[in-house]
Amino acid sequence: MRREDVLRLPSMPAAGPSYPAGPYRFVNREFLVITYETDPELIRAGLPEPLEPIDQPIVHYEWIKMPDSSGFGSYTESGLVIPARLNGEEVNFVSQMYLDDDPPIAAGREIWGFPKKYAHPKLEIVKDTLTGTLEYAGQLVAMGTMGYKHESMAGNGDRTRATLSKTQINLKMIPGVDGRLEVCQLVAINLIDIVPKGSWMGPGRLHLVPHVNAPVADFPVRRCLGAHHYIADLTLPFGRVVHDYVKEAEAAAATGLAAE
Ligand SMILES: CC(=O)CC(=O)O
Repeated sequence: MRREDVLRLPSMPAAGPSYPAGPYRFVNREFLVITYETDPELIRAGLPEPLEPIDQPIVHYEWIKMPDSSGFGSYTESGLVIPARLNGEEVNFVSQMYLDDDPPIAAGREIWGFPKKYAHPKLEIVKDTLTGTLEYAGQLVAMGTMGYKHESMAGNGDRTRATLSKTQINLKMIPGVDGRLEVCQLVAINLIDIVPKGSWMGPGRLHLVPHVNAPVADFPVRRCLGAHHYIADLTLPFGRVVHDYVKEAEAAAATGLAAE
C-alpha cells in the first residue's frame, strides 16, 4: 500500500474497514422517547462543565430502531440524553448509549465521540404496547412502554423536526499511544435533511434496574412526564469541536508557568 492508499482508507482495519466513508443516511429511523424527572444533583454531577443544567431536572430515555442505515446496516440503540445549556443554547448531552452492531459502535466513538457500548436493545410492538427493552450482559436493565399510536400528531412534523434539530453534545475521549487522553472534547452535532414520517404522543412508563456496567438507573425515575413515538429519515453529518479540555489544560499550565 502506498501512502495515498493508506490516507484514503475510511477506517481500521485496512483489511476490511469497520465502516465506510459517509454520508450516513438513516431511513425509517423509529424513536421511542420517554421523558422523566430525576434528582437535580444527579443531573449536575452527570454534566461535564461547561455544560449547565436547565431549570427542570429531566432526562430523555430513548430507544431507536434503525432498519436501513447506510454503511451500518440494521440495528437498535438505547440510552440516556440529558437536556442542558451550553453558552446559552439549549442542547442535549448524550450521556449513555447501548447498541448491537459493531460498525456504528466503532464509527460513533471514533468520529463523533458517542458514548457507545455493546448491548442488546429491542424496540417492538407487542400487542397494544410499544415496548423498549435493554439487556446488558444477559440482564434486563431498562424497560419502557407506551400505548401504541394513541394520539396522532399526523400532519405536524414540526415537533419532530424541532426535536431532531436540537444540537447534540458528546464528550469525546480518545487516548494517545502513551495512554493519556489525546482527544478530550465536547463535540456538537446537528442532524440534517430531516424528513418526519409519523409522530404520536401518549403516556409512558419506564423501569430502570441498577447495573454496574450499564448504569442507566443511576438517574432514577421520580416521575414519568410522557412519551413520544416518531419516525423520520435523516442524515448524520460530521460534528464540530465546541470545547477542548486538553487545549484548555495546556493553556492553563502555560499561564501558570508564565506567572512563576
Ligand atoms: C453511527 C452513529 O453514531 C449513529 C447512531 O448510531 O446513532
